[in-house]
Amino acid sequence: MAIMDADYLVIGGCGFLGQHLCERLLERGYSVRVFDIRKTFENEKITFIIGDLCKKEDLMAAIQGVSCVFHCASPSPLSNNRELFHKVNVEGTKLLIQLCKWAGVQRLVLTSSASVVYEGKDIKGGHEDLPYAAQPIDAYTETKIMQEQIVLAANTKDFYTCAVRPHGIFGPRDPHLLPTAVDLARRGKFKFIIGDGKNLVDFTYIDNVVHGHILASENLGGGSVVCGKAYNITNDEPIYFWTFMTQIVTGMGYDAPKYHLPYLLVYFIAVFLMLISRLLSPFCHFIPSFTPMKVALAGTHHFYLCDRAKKDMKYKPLVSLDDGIRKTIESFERLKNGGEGDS
Ligand SMILES: NC(=O)C1=CN([C@@H]2O[C@H](COP(=O)(O)OP(=O)(O)OC[C@H]3O[C@@H](n4cnc5c(N)ncnc54)[C@H](O)[C@@H]3O)[C@@H](O)[C@H]2O)C=CC1
Ligand SMILES: CC(C)=CCC[C@@H](C)[C@H]1CC[C@H]2C3=C(CC[C@]12C)[C@@]1(C)CCC(=O)C[C@@H]1CC3
Repeated sequence: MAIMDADYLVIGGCGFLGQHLCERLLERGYSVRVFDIRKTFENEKITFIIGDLCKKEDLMAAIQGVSCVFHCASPSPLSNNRELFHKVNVEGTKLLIQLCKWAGVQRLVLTSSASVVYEGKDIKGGHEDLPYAAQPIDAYTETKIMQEQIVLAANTKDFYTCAVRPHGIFGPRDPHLLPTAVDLARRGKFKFIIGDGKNLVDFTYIDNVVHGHILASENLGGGSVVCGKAYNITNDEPIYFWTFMTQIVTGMGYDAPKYHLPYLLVYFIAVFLMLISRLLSPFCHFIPSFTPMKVALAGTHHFYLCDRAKKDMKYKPLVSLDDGIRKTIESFERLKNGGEGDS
């Protein structure tokens, strides 16, 4: 059955970022098509095509008749499935590029990650020209590096690509950050601050991430400075990791962490537990609450400059960190302490 042409195809459009992106695109008068392996919402203005990014026949049904593709799909960054990360983020992205060219799609905007330059050590004011992490902190990040390299290398005079690198996205309908933090607090695992609590990091409110994506797509085109480049998109307000997390968990009705634990002690315990988890994996499946990745993110500086986006796309955050935290907490009534929600 022939489907209507669309301005945008949002791959992963049923996810946290994807759904917010679709809503904003519609508000701006664009026509939107969604391709995702699951359907999580209804909207009569959107054409949904349910399929797998890794299956050529599925993607071919979605890719024709669109001007620009947003590629937001990824397995959950908190899952632990190296094979799936590679299948979707690398092989799926290669197939997408092949079919974009086959279908005559002009523009591709990838949702990458600021973590592609992060090796678990301090990054203060990181810029986009930092080298890719030679030792990525996990398989997710390793495949996001490969994915970004593939997309930026695909930029030509006829097919324009760029990458948006958000960091620590939060907001209404976030399935990763807030629910995980609340689950830890609910299980009494949020009593300790890892390290001295003075590590500065970026958290980015979802509306600002969406804004950065739309600016990137609107500035991407023949002869544009944006072509073939990566752009950090943050709230431009680095905050102490533990100040942010304390505001979130106390806003959700749980106690603030009180005691400090040495960062290196917690990190090596996390590495030890990860090794035990791998050794036991043939016999039982257990994923430690605090993986080396989470501990590193909780105990080191990692904040980034978005000067390039300000200069090339006139980016500036639309929602402040304080307003974003307030809106987020208000939106998660069901998860508040004593609420009826599950984690
Ligand atoms: N959440 C965060 O803090 C950050 C996320 N990102 C990136 O942003 C993008 C969106 O992330 P979120 O919205 O948070 O994740 P999400 O898990 O809410 O959304 C991802 C969507 O991709 C879809 N998907 C996964 N595999 C697929 C496949 N094989 N075929 C079709 N669809 C598939 C899922 O069904 C889901 O709807 C991802 O690329 C992620 O790497 C980057 C930086 C930070
Ligand atoms: C250790 C602790 C208190 C954990 C609770 C919060 C964490 C679940 C989040 C804190 C930083 C977040 C983060 C991501 C996922 C959720 C957190 C670990 C990403 C790994 C998501 C995908 C990315 O591309 C990078 C993000 C970095 C920050």
